[in-house]
Amino acid sequence: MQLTNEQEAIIQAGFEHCVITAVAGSGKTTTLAHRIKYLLDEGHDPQRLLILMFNRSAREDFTKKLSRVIGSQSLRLPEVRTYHSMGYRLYRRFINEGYLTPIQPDVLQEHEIHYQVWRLITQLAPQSLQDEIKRSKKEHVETASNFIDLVKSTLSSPEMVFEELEIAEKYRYLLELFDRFEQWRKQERRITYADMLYEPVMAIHQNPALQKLVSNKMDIILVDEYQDTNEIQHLLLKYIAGTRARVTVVGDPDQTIYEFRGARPEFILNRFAEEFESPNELTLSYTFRYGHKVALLANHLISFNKGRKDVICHAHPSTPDTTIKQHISKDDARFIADFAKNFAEEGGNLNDVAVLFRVWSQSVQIELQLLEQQVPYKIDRARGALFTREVQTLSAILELAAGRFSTLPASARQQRFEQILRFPHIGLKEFQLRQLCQVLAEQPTGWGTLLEQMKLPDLKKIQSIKIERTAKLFRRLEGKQGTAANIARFYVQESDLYEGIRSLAMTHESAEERIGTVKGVIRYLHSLNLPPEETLVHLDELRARAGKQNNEAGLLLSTMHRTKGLEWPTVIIPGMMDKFLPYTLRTNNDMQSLMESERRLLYVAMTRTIHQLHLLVPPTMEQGGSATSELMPSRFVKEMRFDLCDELGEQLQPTDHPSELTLIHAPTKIAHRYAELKNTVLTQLERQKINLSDESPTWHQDAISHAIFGDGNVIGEDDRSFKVRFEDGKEMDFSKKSAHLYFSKR
Ligand SMILES: Nc1ncnc2c1ncn2[C@@H]1O[C@H](COP(=O)(O)OP(=O)(O)OP(=O)(O)O)[C@@H](O)[C@H]1O
Repeated sequence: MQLTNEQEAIIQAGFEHCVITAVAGSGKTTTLAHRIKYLLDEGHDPQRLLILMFNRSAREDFTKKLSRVIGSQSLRLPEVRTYHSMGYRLYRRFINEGYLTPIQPDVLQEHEIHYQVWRLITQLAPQSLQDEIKRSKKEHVETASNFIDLVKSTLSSPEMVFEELEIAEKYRYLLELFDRFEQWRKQERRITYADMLYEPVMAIHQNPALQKLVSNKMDIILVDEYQDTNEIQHLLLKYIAGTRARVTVVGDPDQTIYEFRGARPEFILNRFAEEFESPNELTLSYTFRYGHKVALLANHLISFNKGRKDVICHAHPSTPDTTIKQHISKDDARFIADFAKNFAEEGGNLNDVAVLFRVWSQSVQIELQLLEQQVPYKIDRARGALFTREVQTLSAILELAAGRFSTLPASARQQRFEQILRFPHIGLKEFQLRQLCQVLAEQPTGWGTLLEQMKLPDLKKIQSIKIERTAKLFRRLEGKQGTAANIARFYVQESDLYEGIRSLAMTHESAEERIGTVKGVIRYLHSLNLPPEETLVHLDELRARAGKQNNEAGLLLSTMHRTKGLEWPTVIIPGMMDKFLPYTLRTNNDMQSLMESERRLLYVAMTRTIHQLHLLVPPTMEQGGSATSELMPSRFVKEMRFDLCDELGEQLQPTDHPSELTLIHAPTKIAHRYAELKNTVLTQLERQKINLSDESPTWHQDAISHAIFGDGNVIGEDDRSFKVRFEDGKEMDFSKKSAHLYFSKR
């Protein structure tokens, strides 16, 4: 392998602090391994060299790579560690030296933590939430455990983390839960994975003697994946390095996507340089993974982010000619199923294909369609669409309408009633709800009337209203005619299902995931266009197929968040609409940072591609698409300048002497800079005015001008309106409908 000049520069860099921005697929571990070999050859003591990798599997891979690069030379290898393994070692040492109290040797396993957290939730959560909590135990336990970890990894107060995670106010008991969990843990002398770092770093922080003990023992520290560093890791790095070690950090700020674990791009962008004096700044800008077209798309997109290092990522001559395709798609699920079938028929291996979406609810329709068309796929088991509460309850509604309830044994009928009365929740206590369902289940028909006539003692007004509404609904649902989709829609509307989901959800995001799942199922039912009985038979068949799938082969369905460090020959990104990208439903008022974090996610997803990238974009209004703003093409589609990237990527040829290229599409600044790196000057065939945002709605612009109020910036939006902050600091809301009459782009 011929190392590039950039790689050589890093390998042979001087003995100083160094921050390396390495784009996706730029061979950073190869470079780091060569750097270490160089340092050892130079005579550095391997015992004073520390390498920190992100997690255990990265550490194992790197150790192997390092041995390969060092080859048969009889050099002693330095230690490769993860932050956590290093923290744990310090922990044990501090115990031995009497600075920390002894702990049990076994770290708390996930199931032990979950059990304890669950116990505390049931003790601390208000009665009114208990039933909902029991229904979605997994979500509540995971959010609470994540909350505990985040307090430790960000070194923030529980109150701040609670705000940051945007957990609904009614779940404020989590603050007490944190304290109680810590009390229990200390009493039992146990630690969690997060404590392996948290406890020793806190001890160092509070004890100058310990600072002396751990600092200044290393000459050189190399840290990988630094873009995903959080506060506690950064603090440990500072203490270990002290004033002696020269520290090199490597990462790509454009790929910071673990913000939910406390990672922030600011660490690699600013904090490192602020706290480790005058680091040498180097880059690895060549990618060895994908060709010009993906590189150009990715550069265009990410250049709209302000909080980043201005690096152009460009394809190495050895990369494949990656193709990019933008498909106008009204039905992504069908597109993906058809694509997969063709792909397999033409001899492609479906294991080479990944479908990367923004949120899980997007997978529902896709998965159902793949099952229908018998395309094998892999998905996180816990996310399988057919086994969700949403699909199971909608199936129960269809059973009720199809007349199946009468033929069911009473116990099964009771179970169905319980499902329905919890979705949305009828607001009764658990034992009352069960009793009610038992009485209903004893009767083979006429449940609406029965429910209406039932006299339940001590009901609150709101409970009576809900029961009355449900009784009416049951009466209308029994034997209801129409397609399954219409019946499901009717149920959603009449039961006020979405409001019911929102009122109990732990976070805004989890409510929207649920609602998205319901909508995805209804859309699928709509595409079937069958009456309830036939629909149920069909769903049973799909369920049987899903049960038989081994989930080990086939195309992968995954969220973008889970793709860190991975790559696939073919990547498909569905749902390129404003509803999902950016996924802005949070009440977050820092629109700018939200947009940047969403761009980074899409950037990461795109740059997983080796050979083919497919973007599924809904039609614009002119192409017969929806006029609803969230169903319009994602604003990021415009930013990527697809046609230009495709044309330029196609025509760029490797050249040793300066050459010129004339394009149909107007070159952007990014295109000029990219071409320049390839020794090429761009000109245009016809002068076309570059106007990035001609057709984008006003609220997609950052800087706008109002006919009366003057210049301002868009700082937020919801379905119908958007918020503008004017230069005098005033903030005002405007209707999206009439925006075009008053606003222009600046
Ligand atoms: N100079 C080079 N010439 C050709 N191929 C290279 C060169 N440097 C690295 N590569 C190749 O690029 C690919 C990615 O390299 P490597 O495994 O070191 O990257 P990584 O650090 O794991 O990935 P990333 O840069 O995405 O984080 C590997 O297949 C590697 O062989």
